[in-house]
Amino acid sequence: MVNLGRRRSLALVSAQRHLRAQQRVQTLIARDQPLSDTLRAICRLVESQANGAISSIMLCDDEQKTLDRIYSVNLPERYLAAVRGVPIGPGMGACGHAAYVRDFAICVDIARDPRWRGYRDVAEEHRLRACWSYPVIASDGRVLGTFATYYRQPREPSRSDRRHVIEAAELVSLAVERERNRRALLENEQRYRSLFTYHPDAVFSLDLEGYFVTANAACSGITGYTLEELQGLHFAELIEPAERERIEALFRKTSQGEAFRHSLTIKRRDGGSAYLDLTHLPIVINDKVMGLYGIAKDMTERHRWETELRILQRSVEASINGIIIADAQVPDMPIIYANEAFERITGYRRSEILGRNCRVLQGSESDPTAIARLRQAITERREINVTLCNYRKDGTPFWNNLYLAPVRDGEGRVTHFVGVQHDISERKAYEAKLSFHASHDALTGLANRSLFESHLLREVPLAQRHGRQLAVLFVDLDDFKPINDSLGHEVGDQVLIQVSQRLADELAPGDTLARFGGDEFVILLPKLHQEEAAVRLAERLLTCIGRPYRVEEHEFYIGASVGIAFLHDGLHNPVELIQQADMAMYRAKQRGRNAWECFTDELNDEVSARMALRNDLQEAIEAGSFELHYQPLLDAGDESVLGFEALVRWKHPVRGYLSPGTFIPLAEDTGQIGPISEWVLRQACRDMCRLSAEGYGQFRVSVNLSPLQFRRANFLANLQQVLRETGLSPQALELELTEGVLMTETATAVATLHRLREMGVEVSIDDFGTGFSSLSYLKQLPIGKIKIDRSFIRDVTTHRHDGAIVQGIISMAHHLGLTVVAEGIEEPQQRDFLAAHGCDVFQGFLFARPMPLDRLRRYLNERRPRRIGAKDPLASADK
Ligand SMILES: Nc1nc2c(ncn2[C@@H]2O[C@@H]3COP(=O)(O)O[C@H]4[C@@H](O)[C@H](n5cnc6c(=O)[nH]c(N)nc65)O[C@@H]4COP(=O)(O)O[C@H]3[C@H]2O)c(=O)[nH]1
Repeated sequence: MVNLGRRRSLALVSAQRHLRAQQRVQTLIARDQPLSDTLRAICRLVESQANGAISSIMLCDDEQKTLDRIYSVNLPERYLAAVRGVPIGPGMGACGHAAYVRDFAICVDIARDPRWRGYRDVAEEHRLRACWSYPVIASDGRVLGTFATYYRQPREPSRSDRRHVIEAAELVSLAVERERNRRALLENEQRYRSLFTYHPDAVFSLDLEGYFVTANAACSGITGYTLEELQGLHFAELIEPAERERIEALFRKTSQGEAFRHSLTIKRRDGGSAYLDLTHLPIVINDKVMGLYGIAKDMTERHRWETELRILQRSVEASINGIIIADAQVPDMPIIYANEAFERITGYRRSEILGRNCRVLQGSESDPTAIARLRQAITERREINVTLCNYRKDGTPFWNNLYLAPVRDGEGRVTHFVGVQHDISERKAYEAKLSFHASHDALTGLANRSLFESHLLREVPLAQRHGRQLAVLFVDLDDFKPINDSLGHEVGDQVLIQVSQRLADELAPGDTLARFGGDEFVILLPKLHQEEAAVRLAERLLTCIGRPYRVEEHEFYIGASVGIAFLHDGLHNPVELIQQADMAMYRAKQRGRNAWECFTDELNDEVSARMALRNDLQEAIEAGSFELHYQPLLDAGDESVLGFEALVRWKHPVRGYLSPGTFIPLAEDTGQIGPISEWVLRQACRDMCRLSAEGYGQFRVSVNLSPLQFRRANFLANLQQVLRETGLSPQALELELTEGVLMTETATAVATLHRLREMGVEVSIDDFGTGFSSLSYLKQLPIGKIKIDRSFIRDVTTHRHDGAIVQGIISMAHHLGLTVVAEGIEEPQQRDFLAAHGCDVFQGFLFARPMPLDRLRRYLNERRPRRIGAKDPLASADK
């Protein structure tokens, strides 16, 4: 009884110890203590249950091939080292076998058990005689390892022994699985943390109210807030006010379990902004949204780049220049892009041009040099600016100022070429127009002087080389100016156009017709067989110009003078031919107009002399080396002095005194008459004032007026100024005009005559009788006096006709109330005849020759001068 009671109390103690050991093991497992401690505690637990038991736990490698770890409290280290790594397989000791068969392997006597064949010695060495091993199976059925109990004597397990081993194996399974789960959890967390930490994008979480809970370093980089500052910050504080409402709505939706992806702009801590691509996703735990995850990609750069790209793309699209992009990496460089302007300029639709080479725009007129330059630049992969004639789809050409530039990739390889086309057709047309205007006459469209000269410079050497004849014809219209002045410039222009057409009709292809301005036309005949052909042409030209002209309601006739110059030896410069033709034309004009004349050496000499005289005259004008002589005009009744005619004299430094007949016509041709006339007028007025001041009395002075001077716009103003300056009374001035001036004069001229009359200035007609004016015509003009030309007076007594003419003129003039002056009276008979027929005023060598002022003073002193206001036939004859 006592033994039984003792045994029972011993059993109770053992059970309590076992229970404590079991609790200790469970505590170790629950508290996630190191696995090795837990496994050793299990070994101890089993060893405490059976006397003499030595426990060990082996665990499989990851591939479940071996049992590569072993834990034990009481097995010697050397034994553990010997069996560590035992393969899982049949006959691999108790543990290798049990793990293999997934069942108890009970080796009652190791010495005799065939499964221990490979390990028997080591077992014997450590006096291990029995071993019961049971596989440790995980909840998913995988073998995790084995639990084994050794004994130092051969021994068969009892049922409770078996249960203890199985229970221990289950505890091992629990501990290992728990350890594995813990490790897996830890690993998972690390994985997640890595994703979170190392994610280059901003990753963060918000609570359901919108406050930051976690944020990674990228978050800090993007927002500019430190991680500490982000913690507890409300997301709305980062959002631009304009975006806030939209983002809060999305936040609310995400809080309800939806995920979103969208773009937004946030405010950075430094005041800048960042453009983000943001993904919101709910944090769902146990089917409940606990917060939000956010992953934000900083797209600021990309957004800016995309914006820039979009603007660029739009600019390219909207450019008024055609823009094309060709792929440089594909043979034949096909076009891969063309903008709208390209379509507009070329007429090709994009679909028609894409995939084709730009060559399609070239055509027959495309300059091969420009194309070669273009190709060269493409081969050398460099930019180029070239102007080409390109062709539209419809075949019409256009001028393309093309700028082609290579596009390189990151490695510097040319991947594309960008071509910018500028349609400069309009500019080209304008340039062509400009160059046409630079070389053509705007009114008639004929060549101008510069083009004519360039043709001449080209043709003369050719003609010389081939021994061909060549001629230049200078055509000048006769009396074009009066038409222009009287009918207006528009009519004049029409006449010039008609003349140019008539001339052009007479010419052969290859001839050049030019207008040199005004009414001058010049013709180049570069391939002349005979000189006569040029002469015949000149005659034809005179005929065709002479045909009537009809402009608006006007109809009239014009003549022309033609000068011809032929290519000849000794020509220094081809342009001399123009001057020579001009000289010949001048000669034709002098010889009565509506005629042609050929240039000769004599003419050349004459012209040279004229040129020399002209130069001398210019020097005289500049030096003021003219003199004024005065020839008295006498009353036909008592031969008293009425006034003087002022006659200019020029003392040539070499040739001495020159007659005005020599230099006045030249001065009229060259325009030099202007300054001469002005000097004469001023000097005559001054001299008359001086004579008056000196007490000689007041005389009327007649001044010859050149047609050029009379036509000048400021003629009257000048005259008034001279009278004002010199103080001469207008009544003391008479202006002599030739008949011709009045015959061709216009309404303006008549108005000028009236103005002169109003001013009190007398006007007389010089050289009357040489022109074709009739007295009745002159009567309509405000003219008070006529001077019968010297040629009639000369023969008045010897030629019956002249006598009759003079008689008729005097009689008719008197009927019309005009005063008659006779000039050139050299003989008393002439004087008597004129006096007998009632001539009013005498002038001539018979009475006095023209004389300088000093001599005039002496002349007057010798006579009794007659004052104006006394008996004055000039005054009384005024109308
Ligand atoms: N044989 C001959 N001749 C006589 C006789 N009496 C006068 N003469 C000349 O006849 C010319 C008269 O002048 P004119 O018919 O107006 O013809 C003038 C006039 O048309 C022009 N002239 C002269 N001075 C001026 C001037 O200051 N201005 C302009 N525009 N023309 C002028 O030159 C022409 C010639 O002038 P001059 O040589 O001075 O010649 C003068 C005068 O010397 C005579 O009895 N016998």
